[in-house]
Amino acid sequence: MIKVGVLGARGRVGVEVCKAVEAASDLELVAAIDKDDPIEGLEGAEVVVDFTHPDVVMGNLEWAIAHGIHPVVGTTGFDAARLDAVRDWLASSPGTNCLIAPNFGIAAVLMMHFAQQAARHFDSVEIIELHHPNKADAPSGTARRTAELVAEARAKAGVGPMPDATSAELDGARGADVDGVRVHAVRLAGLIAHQEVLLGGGGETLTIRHDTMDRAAFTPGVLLGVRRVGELPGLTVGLERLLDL
Ligand SMILES: NC(=O)C1=CN([C@@H]2O[C@H](COP(=O)(O)OP(=O)(O)OC[C@H]3O[C@@H](n4cnc5c(N)ncnc54)[C@H](OP(=O)(O)O)[C@@H]3O)[C@@H](O)[C@H]2O)C=CC1
Ligand SMILES: O=C(O)C1=N[C@H](C(=O)O)C[C@H](O)C1
Repeated sequence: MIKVGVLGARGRVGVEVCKAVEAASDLELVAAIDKDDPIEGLEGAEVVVDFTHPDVVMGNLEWAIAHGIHPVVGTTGFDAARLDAVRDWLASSPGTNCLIAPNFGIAAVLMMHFAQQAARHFDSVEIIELHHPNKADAPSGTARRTAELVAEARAKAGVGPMPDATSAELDGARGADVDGVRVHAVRLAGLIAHQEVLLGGGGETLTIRHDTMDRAAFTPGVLLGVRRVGELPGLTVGLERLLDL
């Protein structure tokens, strides 16, 4: 049995994670912690799952890693500086590992992977992410990561900059620039989490679309991370490593 703690246990995703852990015969839910509960309640956990908020996740990770608990992190808002800080904490706590994935949905990970594969074959790539209006960060962690993977694939293949003649622009009209890839964020009541990667060139376009219909979709990926994080040395970013992609 792996002893699991959940941070953000009463949140939209945390509730689903707690249910999934309780239903798994090889996992034991030893702590379900939310805002204002003492983090010390995690003592005794081997793995902690974090679905909280970009403003608090770094404090949670510093505490968990210092206490030798492997974090599996869904909370978004990670940039290179934050990842470096996590690497430093892990270096001071040998034997403790951490998995951070911007999206634990298997179909979402495949969407990112397909976008990365397709990116070098087209002149242009843009990303539109669409989420519920309670989301704190924009663009989404998934969109940022997709843009990074697309940019990396194009740079590796020696593909030049994308065509764009825009010379007069209302602020924000062309979206955010993530490593040269334009990312547009929509916040709309009624949505959960959705993304389109638009690729175009040579008289044709390809659209890769992913839709999350239910937050339970994140739990198989989270449980996979919980079961495997102990054997992944140091920091792992993205679930793709665990899916043999
Ligand atoms: N990687 C992935 O696959 C996915 C990632 N996410 C990300 O996960 C995060 C959470 O999303 P979501 O569940 O929708 O958000 P919610 O706001 O529904 O849930 C977050 C929960 O964490 C609580 N919380 C706040 N601070 C702390 C703290 N210090 N310790 C413990 N709990 C705390 C919140 O309490 P309160 O409401 O009182 O502040 C809330 O109950 C976001 O960053 C989101 O982008 C979401 C879906 C999938
Ligand atoms: O906040 C959300 O809801 C989600 N956040 C993650 C992100 O920022 O990519 C994953 C998914 O899109 C849902």
